[in-house]
Amino acid sequence: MATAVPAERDVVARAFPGPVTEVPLPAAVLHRTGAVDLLAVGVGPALAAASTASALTAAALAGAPYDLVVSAGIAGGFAPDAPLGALVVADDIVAADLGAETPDGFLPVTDLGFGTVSHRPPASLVRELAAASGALTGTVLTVSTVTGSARRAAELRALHPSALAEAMEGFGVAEAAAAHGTPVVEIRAVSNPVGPRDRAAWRIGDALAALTEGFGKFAHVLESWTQHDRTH
Ligand SMILES: O=C(O)c1cccc(C(=O)CC[C@H]2O[C@@H](n3cnc4c(=O)[nH]cnc43)[C@H](O)[C@@H]2O)c1
Repeated sequence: MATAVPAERDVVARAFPGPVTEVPLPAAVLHRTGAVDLLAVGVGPALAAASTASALTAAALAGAPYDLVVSAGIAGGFAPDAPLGALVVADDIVAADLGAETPDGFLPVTDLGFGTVSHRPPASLVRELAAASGALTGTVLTVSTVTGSARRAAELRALHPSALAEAMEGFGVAEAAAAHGTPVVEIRAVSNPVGPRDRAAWRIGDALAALTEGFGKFAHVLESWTQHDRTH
C-alpha cells in the first residue's frame, strides 16, 4: 500500500488493525501489519517510483513478492464529476504531463517513440472495489505540477475526457509495479477541486476521513485478491 505521506498511510492503516512492525528500506520505512505492508513513498512520481521499487525489490529478494500494489491518497477532483470527499478507483492510471509540448499541442511520450503513459489496473478488481464502496471509477491522472488554473484544468479534461481526478504518485507507483510484473490499482479521495488555486477550499480532513471509511470497505476485497481473480 503506497501513500505519499505518513498521514495518508496512517488513515489507511486503520482498516488493517493489529501490531505493526517497522522494516527499514533504503528509501523509506515499511509499516508491516499482519495483512498488508504500508509505505509512505513521498510526494511526486519520481520519489514514489523509487520508494515503491525499493519495497518491491526487497520483497522479491526475500522470496515473498507482493501480489498487488495499491497507490492511495488524496487528490484533486474534476468538477462536477468528482466532488469533494468522493472516492475514486482508477480504471486507468495516466501520466498526464509526460511528453513534449509542440506548436500543435501536447504529445505524449509514446508518440515520441518512448515508454508508456498508462497503466490499467485489473478490471475485475476495479469493479469489486467500486461495488464494495460505491466509489467512482475513471481515469486518475498523475501530474508533476498541481493544476492551478481553470485553463489547465480544461486542457487536461480535453486531453483526458474520462479523467476524474489528478494526483502526483500513481503513475510512478505503477511504473515500479509494472517493472516487477505486479498488478496495480490507484484509490483516491478528493480533497480539492482541480482548477484555480484556492487553499481555503481544501478539505484534507474530509478526504482523509473518506479514505478511512473507504478502506474499511476495500480491505476484504484487497485481502482476498487472488491469482484466480487476476485472470477475470
Ligand atoms: O499549493 C497548492 O496550491 C496545492 C494544491 C493542491 C495540492 C497541493 C499539494 O501539495 C498536495 C500534494 C499531495 O496531495 C495529492 N494531491 C491532492 N490534491 C491534488 C491536486 O489537486 N493535484 C495534484 N495532486 C494533489 C498529491 O498526490 C500529493 O501527494 C498543493
